Amino acid sequence: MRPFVKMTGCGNDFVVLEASDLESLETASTGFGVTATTASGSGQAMLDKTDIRAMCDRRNGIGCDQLLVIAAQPVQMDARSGAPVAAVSMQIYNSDGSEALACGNATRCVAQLWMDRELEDDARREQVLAAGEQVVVVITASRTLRCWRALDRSTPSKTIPSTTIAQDPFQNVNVFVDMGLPEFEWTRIPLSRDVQRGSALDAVTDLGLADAPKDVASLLARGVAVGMGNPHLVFLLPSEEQLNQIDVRAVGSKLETNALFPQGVNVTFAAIGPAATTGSNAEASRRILAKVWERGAGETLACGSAACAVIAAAQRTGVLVAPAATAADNAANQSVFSVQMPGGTLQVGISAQGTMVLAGPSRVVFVGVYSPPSQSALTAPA
Ligand SMILES: N[C@@H](CCC[C@H](N)C(=O)O)C(=O)O
Repeated sequence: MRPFVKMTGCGNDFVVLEASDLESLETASTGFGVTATTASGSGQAMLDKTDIRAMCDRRNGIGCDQLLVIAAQPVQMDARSGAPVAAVSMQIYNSDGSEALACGNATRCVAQLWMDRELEDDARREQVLAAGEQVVVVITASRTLRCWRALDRSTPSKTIPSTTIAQDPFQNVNVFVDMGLPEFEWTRIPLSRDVQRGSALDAVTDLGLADAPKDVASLLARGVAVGMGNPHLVFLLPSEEQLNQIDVRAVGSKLETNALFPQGVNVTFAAIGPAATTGSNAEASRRILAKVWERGAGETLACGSAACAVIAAAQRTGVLVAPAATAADNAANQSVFSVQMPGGTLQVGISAQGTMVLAGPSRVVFVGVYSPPSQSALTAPA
């Protein structure tokens, strides 16, 4: 039997498991009264693909786009404030059982879970409230991500009985995640060859889209490959009408395994409307809509790393001109864009260092205990 927390970030949904519930692990004190799991013992060997798929299954399992295995890690020094902050590792598995190296919405959800849990400790809670900001580091296989939220004594709090796994005293308080720099260098995305010499790649020659129906091929003539810790391919379209002409499943599933992407790719179609003609924030007022076909999970209601990839691609190709941030990495002072996805709106800012900062709603949906099917049920024909 496995305890789990079900979370959602704009309809991109996750099952969160604790590594410590999956096996007995080598442990150490983190310094905040919680137990840390060594990086090598963070859940990887404990779940196989069949097991992951079964839990992610929406009919016979719990159902989710990604399954996450988290483990407390030793306290880190915050690069910005120099203060000690809690750290948690997160392994990400797509619903098809494949491992992913990054997930923006999962990072937001896990950071929120960890922050809420940290506040259960009265002494720590006092420290956080005095600082006015709560910081947690989420360590994924590809990047170490700083996550933060503003909290003070006036923040509305909610009391949930402490017997539940997930206390959620500050539900709906946005967590910001610094997702890091977007990568355009072909070996780092990665691509199988160097085709993106300018800012974009040619879909017909580089992706073999020549066979696609003419109207689709002309809409998808140029794509932008972006690494956000995971690989993304973004198509920027001028209008919502054109976005609606795209069969996300048909095109996305075809491109997901395109040979140009040796590790597969997440495919996003985004419509960026015209800028307002007046106002100091004309660029940020542009309506940005996006639909995503996720590698290993299919069409999802939202994808955080894809939202970052859209803004990075639009900036790279000159479609969006983001004004420089006015203060180093302060969320309130960044150029912030709203990316509307079918499940909700994500905010993407560009920090003074050029990193992508992601924010948006996230919440615990329920907590539960999963009972795995017997071996024979797992192998029985459908
Ligand atoms: N939903 C995620 C991305 C999940 C991983 C992706 N499917 C991959 O395989 O890279 C997000 O919010 O970023």
